[in-house]
Amino acid sequence: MAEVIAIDGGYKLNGTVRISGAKNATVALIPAAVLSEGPVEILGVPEISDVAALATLLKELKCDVEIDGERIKVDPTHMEDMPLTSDAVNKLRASYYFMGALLGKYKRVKIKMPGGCYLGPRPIDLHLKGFEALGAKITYEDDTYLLEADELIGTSIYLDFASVGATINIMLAAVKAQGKTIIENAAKEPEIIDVANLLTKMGAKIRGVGTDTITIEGVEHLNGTFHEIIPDRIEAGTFLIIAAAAGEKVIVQNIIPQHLEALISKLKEMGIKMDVVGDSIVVYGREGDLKVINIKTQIYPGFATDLQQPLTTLLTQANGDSHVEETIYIERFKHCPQLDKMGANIDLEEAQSIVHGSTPLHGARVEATDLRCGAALVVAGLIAQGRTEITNVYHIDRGYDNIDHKLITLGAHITRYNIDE
Ligand SMILES: CC(=O)N[C@H]1[C@@H](OP(=O)(O)OP(=O)(O)OC[C@H]2O[C@@H](n3ccc(=O)[nH]c3=O)[C@H](O)[C@@H]2O)O[C@H](CO)[C@@H](O)[C@@H]1O
Ligand SMILES: C=C(OP(=O)(O)O)C(=O)O
Repeated sequence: MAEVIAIDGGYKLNGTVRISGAKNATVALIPAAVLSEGPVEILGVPEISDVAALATLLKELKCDVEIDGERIKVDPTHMEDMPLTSDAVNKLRASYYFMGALLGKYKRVKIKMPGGCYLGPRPIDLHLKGFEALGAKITYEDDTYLLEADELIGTSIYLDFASVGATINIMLAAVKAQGKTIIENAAKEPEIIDVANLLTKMGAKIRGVGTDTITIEGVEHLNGTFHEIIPDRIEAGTFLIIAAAAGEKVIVQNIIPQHLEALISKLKEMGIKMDVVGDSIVVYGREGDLKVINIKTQIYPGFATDLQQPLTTLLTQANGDSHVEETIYIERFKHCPQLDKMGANIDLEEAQSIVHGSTPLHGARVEATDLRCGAALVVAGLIAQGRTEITNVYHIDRGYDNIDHKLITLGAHITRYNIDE
């Protein structure tokens, strides 16, 4: 038996949807909390399975964890230096943030390889190089890393690529290192700033986040604090795309519009009408044909790779050939054959797709091969004729807080049930 999300397409969406806290910030904020010597309370936590997996890992570390709706309280006062080798590590990518956090706290960590979406190879060599530069010795055996240091000593670290994960992970270790660490060619994603803000409230000394040079002055003690997570720009972007594809008038609330400038420009270029009103964006349904656009994924503030897949579905409704180039994950195109099963016409080339539009879409049984492929298929199901059944929904549940409920509130026809595989 397997769970599916079933969508009966063709219903126009109207109303208001509220965006949850950012997954990619949350999954780093929770491991960051273990660096503290007192309780850390985080608000705006999305209800996603990545958070549940992190809570399991916190309990394995003997942290006290309370989750109450959108609030999590992590109390590491009585935590212990335990190995993280259970299956929960493989449930998400971000379990690797315990590497930096536990290395910072205990100067030692034993942890399995992380999981997360397969988007082609996802090495962690830059994280490891950073830890080594800080003084850690690393061994790898049976899918498990052991990182150990007598002391962490601040140093200069240049990242060959502005990796989100490596920037955060090195920051997590460096806040407890002796002396000054400088991360050059650091990533600038808003989630990194959010993590630095929490660490700063805990007593860390960090400067330059949001630029490509981050300077961290190590401290001995970090204290408990309180933090509210920024809104999820990828969930917000997904709902803007959904509204553009299937909406009449949809208001997407709790957005930081500056975080979405690249997507907003591209949607406007396609002919979608939108108004930014404070922290909300009102999207008006499409009238007539959508215009063809080209997109190229880039590090922030460029076009986000995580929105490439859902936007591809909208491109199937544009009149002509749209070119989509991936520069972050050159194999991130597994959604394309799934969309083809629904009537799309997409050609794949090295690191790019060419979407031949416009093509009407029809319901089919399709597979969410990864989280944002799942989002692309949800967009497709909402505009397809007939019923779309999406399998492997656990990928979608890793990163979208109550997506069915939010869409039903807007007027979508969605159910979940089990099917025989
Ligand atoms: C939990 C989380 O925040 N996930 C996000 C994070 O993933 P993640 O942190 O894994 O992404 P990175 O920014 O690290 O990866 C970007 C590129 O660098 C490469 N790389 C990365 C690290 C490394 O040590 N060596 C290396 O070669 C990766 O294979 C990839 O090609 O940023 C990605 C890029 O915005 C997003 O798609 C993910 O949603
Ligand atoms: C790739 C993603 O997540 P992760 O890095 O957690 O696998 C994503 O959020 O699109």
